[in-house]
Amino acid sequence: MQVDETGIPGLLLLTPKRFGDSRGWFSEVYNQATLQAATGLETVFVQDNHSLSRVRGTLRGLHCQRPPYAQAKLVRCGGGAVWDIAVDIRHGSPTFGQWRGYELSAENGNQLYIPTGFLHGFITLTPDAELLYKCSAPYSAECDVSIRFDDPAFGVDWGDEVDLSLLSNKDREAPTLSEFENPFTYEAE
Ligand SMILES: Cc1cn([C@H]2C[C@H](O)[C@@H](COP(=O)(O)OP(=O)(O)O[C@H]3O[C@@H](C)C(=O)[C@@H](O)[C@H]3O)O2)c(=O)[nH]c1=O
Repeated sequence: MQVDETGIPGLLLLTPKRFGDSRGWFSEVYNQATLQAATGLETVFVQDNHSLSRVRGTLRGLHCQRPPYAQAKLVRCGGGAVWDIAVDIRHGSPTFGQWRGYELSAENGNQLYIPTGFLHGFITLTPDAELLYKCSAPYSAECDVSIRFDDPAFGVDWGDEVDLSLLSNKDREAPTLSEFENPFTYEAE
């Protein structure tokens, strides 16, 4: 597994090994021991999510869950392609307010490991984009939070394809980060 730093502490871009042959390829997309050996992470995942977005330009985000259901996520794309975004909102982090974007696609097999204390979202670059992600805490409707995708505090570059008509009501009505009682703090490793 290839592990690439992102310049934001704790946020990692991962590329699991693929074994290609005449049939196609095989890949262990998640192996707890491999991930731990490559990164030192001991995250325990308790929920797997899978979403389909039919139309190119569909944006979901920016989301997180508050403690006690804060979630680390291991995100990959199983169909089509997305531009995947993580924003560091940990008070005291040297990269507070910074974001990173990566193309995750079925073809490149890249994964993003997003620790707790980040907002996460994505925009689809193809029709029928499928996002698959593991979460370290179960879903909690009470702790679920959406922050405006276009909050000027971080100015994420979503590209030119955002289809505002496809936003969920939750995302359309989301507050800015400054309106959110942000519970996350940075703990240096
Ligand atoms: C996220 C989630 C949603 N749901 C339900 C709630 C709702 O009725 C329906 C759709 O939920 P949402 O509109 O929140 O789905 P979506 O906008 O895809 O939310 C997801 O976005 C990405 C960016 C993330 O990072 C995820 O953690 C999650 O927040 O599914 C669950 O039952 N379990 C879950 O874990």
